[in-house]
Amino acid sequence: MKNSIIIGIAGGSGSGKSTVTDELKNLIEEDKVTIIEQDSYYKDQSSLPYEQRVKTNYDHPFAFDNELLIKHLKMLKNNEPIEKPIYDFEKHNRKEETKLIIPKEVIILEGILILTEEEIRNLLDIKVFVDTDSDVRIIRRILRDIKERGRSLESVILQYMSTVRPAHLQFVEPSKKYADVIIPEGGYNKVAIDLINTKVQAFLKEKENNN
Ligand SMILES: Nc1ncnc2c1ncn2[C@@H]1O[C@H](COP(=O)(O)OP(=O)(O)O)[C@@H](O)[C@H]1O
Ligand SMILES: O=c1ccn([C@@H]2O[C@H](COP(=O)(O)O)[C@@H](O)[C@H]2O)c(=O)[nH]1
Repeated sequence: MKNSIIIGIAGGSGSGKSTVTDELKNLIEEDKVTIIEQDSYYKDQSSLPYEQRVKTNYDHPFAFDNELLIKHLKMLKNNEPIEKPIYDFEKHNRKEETKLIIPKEVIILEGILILTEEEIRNLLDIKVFVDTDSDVRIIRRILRDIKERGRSLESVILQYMSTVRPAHLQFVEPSKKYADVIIPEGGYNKVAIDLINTKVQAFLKEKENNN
């Protein structure tokens, strides 16, 4: 029997991925669940000045160090701890320090582009897509990025029009076809979150019975 299961939660920026992840995490025993954000695996850009880093297209698959993400997921599956990178959205760069992540039975991987890459998809036991209309997503993003990510209204809108929206249409939206479960409006869809949790609890029970 597997050491762990990995649940992938994809969806556009502002769709409610982190909210779904937190709601699901709260239903699982604390010592059995860990969260990996694809955002933590944005490429290290220390060699570039801030003025260049601001211009990076953070919504294109090239922006992510998926090689490291895949390596870490495989290590966690193998019961090995990892040093997860920490990302600083205000500085647009990886921090120097990392966070020790101990392998747990349930791993929730969340991120905009986790379903676009076949190698990541193949590591996922449950694939979820949080499906929220673009007008709702941009409003949520404006509020969040100004409050939590040190942005101005103008910068959020410019970034949305130049890179976020085109990459969403090109990469994120088409990846929905790979999902096992599509959650409309994300966030607080209790029925959908309970359904996923039922599958998680069945795995944990089976694992306990096998020990
Ligand atoms: N169903 C919802 N109703 C209202 N606000 C929500 C809902 N889901 C998420 N939000 C808010 O929208 C913002 C973006 O949600 P978040 O879960 O961080 O999205 P994502 O991780 O997909 O970017 C957050 O401030 C969050 O509190
Ligand atoms: O330096 C950065 C890195 C990423 N972004 C934006 O973040 C979102 C992904 O995060 P969500 O929590 O899913 O919204 C992505 O759309 C990038 O545009 C950034 O602005 N700066």
